[in-house]
Amino acid sequence: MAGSEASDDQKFSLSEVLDPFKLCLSENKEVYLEHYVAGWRGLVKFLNSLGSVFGFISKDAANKVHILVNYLNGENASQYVTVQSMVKYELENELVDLTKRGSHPESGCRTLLRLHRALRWLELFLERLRTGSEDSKTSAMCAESYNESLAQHHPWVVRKAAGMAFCVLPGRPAFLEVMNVGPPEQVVAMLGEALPLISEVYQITEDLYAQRNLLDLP
Ligand SMILES: CCCCCCCCCCCCC/C=C/[C@@H](O)[C@H](COP(=O)(O)O)NC(=O)CCCCCCCCCCCCCCC
Repeated sequence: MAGSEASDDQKFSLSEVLDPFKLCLSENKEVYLEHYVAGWRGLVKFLNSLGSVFGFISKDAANKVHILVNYLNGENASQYVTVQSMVKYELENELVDLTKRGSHPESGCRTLLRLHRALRWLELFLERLRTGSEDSKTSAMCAESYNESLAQHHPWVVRKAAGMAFCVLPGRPAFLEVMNVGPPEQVVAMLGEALPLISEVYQITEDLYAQRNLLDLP
């Protein structure tokens, strides 16, 4: 029916996140910003489909995606093709606040760093989701992954709010279902295929930021 096809269009599917991350790496292992941002768009869409409790999280992520999209489409677009070229360009042109917030509060480098830290959370969480049993709690998986990664960069009040949002996450079977891939085994297979690529994108970005001393950008 036309009606149900239309609503299918709006439905999130896990491949909207995983496909862009699969396309992220160039032949010489640079990270394409366009695909990175597309992966994040998918994540924001997924988060929105989980309900308004997650609104404060998805708004922040959407905001950061928006900042990066503006660079991708802006007058210096050619400098923003890969994360590597962005870092080089912004550093060489002193477009990054390095020690305290100043005249460049929305640099590509600091904005991407926030998403990069959240990508580590995603990696940890999806790995738990992939290997968990049917009755394992997504809220616990989510909280553990958060505590091991992003939480270290968040003040108490954000950690508290995040912890409350985790409590309303659906159980693992329902969670896999909203990913709209098919039976659980298929979701698990898809995650198994995509996770190494997400890890690689994460690690390459992490190494780049570490080399350039950018891991603590304000
Ligand atoms: C599935 C459940 C989703 C739970 C999400 C877990 C992450 C919790 C993050 C809580 C962030 C709270 C919002 C505020 C953040 C900002 O303070 C903070 C710092 O920014 P600033 O330096 O500009 O001030 N921002 C950030 O750290 C960026 C956070 C971005 C979080 C994005 C989370 C996306 C989660 C996507 C869920 C997808 C699930 C898997 C589906 C395939």
